[in-house]
Amino acid sequence: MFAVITSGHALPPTPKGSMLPPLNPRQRQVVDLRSQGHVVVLGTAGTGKSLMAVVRAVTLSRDGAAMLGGEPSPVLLVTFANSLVNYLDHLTREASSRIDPVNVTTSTFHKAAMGYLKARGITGRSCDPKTRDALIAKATAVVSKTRTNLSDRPMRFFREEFDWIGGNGVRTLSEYLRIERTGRGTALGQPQRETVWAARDEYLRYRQARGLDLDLSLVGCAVRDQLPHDPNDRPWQHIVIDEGQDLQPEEIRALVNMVRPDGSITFFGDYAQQMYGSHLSWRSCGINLGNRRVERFADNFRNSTPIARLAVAVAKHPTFAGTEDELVEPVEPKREGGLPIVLRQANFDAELERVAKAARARGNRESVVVLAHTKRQVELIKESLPEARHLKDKAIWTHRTGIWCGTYHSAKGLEFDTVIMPLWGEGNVRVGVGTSEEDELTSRELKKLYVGITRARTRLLVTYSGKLSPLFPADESLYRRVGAD
Ligand SMILES: Nc1ncnc2c1ncn2[C@@H]1O[C@H](COP(=O)(O)OP(=O)(O)OP(=O)(O)O)[C@@H](O)[C@H]1O
Repeated sequence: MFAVITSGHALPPTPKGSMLPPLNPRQRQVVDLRSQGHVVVLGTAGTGKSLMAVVRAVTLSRDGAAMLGGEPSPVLLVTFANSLVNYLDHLTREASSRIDPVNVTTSTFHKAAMGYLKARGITGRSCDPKTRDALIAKATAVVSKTRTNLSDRPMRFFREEFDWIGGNGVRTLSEYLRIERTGRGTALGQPQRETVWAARDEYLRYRQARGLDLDLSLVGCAVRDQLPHDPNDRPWQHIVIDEGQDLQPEEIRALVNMVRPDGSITFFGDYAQQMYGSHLSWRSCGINLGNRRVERFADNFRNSTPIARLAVAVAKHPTFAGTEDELVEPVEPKREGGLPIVLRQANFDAELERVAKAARARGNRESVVVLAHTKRQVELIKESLPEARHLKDKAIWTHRTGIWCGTYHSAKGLEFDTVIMPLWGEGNVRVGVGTSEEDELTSRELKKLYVGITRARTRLLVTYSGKLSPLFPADESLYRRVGAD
């Protein structure tokens, strides 16, 4: 048995220009929790989860050196999106340059999992998203000829259902028929589930026929299926997960099984920001806390008071209520700042022109991001703002000023002085009320809105043409409206 070691010493004083402020005592306490046993940390936006994740990863690695005869422990710091990996990597380099050598790898789940599978000799080709959509469309068209109970559903419905099946590690039809399907208002009945399964079988056949062995939603399953046959030591002593709410349960289960028996998982998440597969909880992912409690953080260090207030109003929408058990009530920060501006423009082109002007006005003094709903919109924004860097660019965190653009998904976990959110007219935001699919859509758009708003430190500009999306809080004292509908 290893001795239990707590680190007890902080990083050296913060140098000028550092992106790693000193932790407060409560954050320090969590970072220094004993290295044995799992930890779950839930916190609202801007409460320092990424900061704690980085410091915990380097601390766990460094502490391992004391136990493993000078060798730092291998630690994986893992999250969902590439852009956040770049940011965490930057912070990790800074943190590790200030203390003894550490062995921390930052990665997306997908990359870490594919690396593991490759090391196990599984070198098959993955199916890219475009090919996957085409094969799913073909499979559903074929199945709908004989089974008509879901023939009115778009390809997207099947793709999401397949993702859910893979992401939850459902391996057989009988399991699928029995399982409670979270995240869907009305459960699918048995005949409909049988149709989904038939379409999935068809899709898997097409994929196999193309010589493609894996797709994104099945990587977690593939890793879990491999682990029992792997005679080698598990690759990681500890795994720290940031933005864990966006990993699928099967992916987290795979991570839980990838740490050594005397290692640990530390899970950081915020269910109000869950953009993929809503209503999934860490509780169903094999993270056993034993006697440990869930650590909760509510003090927001990022947003000014008016920005945080608007975000809190968005989070009051009933769509956030279903996961109450997992949500932390935010505490309003006391940080000055102007009211968010909501600006109406005549049309799409006028919006883009205004956005470019606003971004240029601030981009040479501070960090500015323009967020888009889709990749296509990112391209259009880049046309009117060619100097904007894409959030996926690797080197972005060496710059403190400048203009970035990307989708809401790629902005997750990041922060900027000014956030600009164009295209919030009702024509650009998909909302529906009534069917469970429509409710799910509304929920996703609201979470996007919440994530976008909470990326802003001091300034927020929202633009729209036509009518403002009804998802926007009705209380107009929360923002300054320029131009009426
Ligand atoms: N104790 C602290 N003192 C000063 N600043 C802090 C402290 N903790 C965090 N911060 C700063 O607050 C900001 C938000 O931190 P961080 O990105 O880690 O939050 P988060 O909880 O991961 O946010 P989100 O979930 O919204 O991405 C960062 O600029 C971070 O440096």
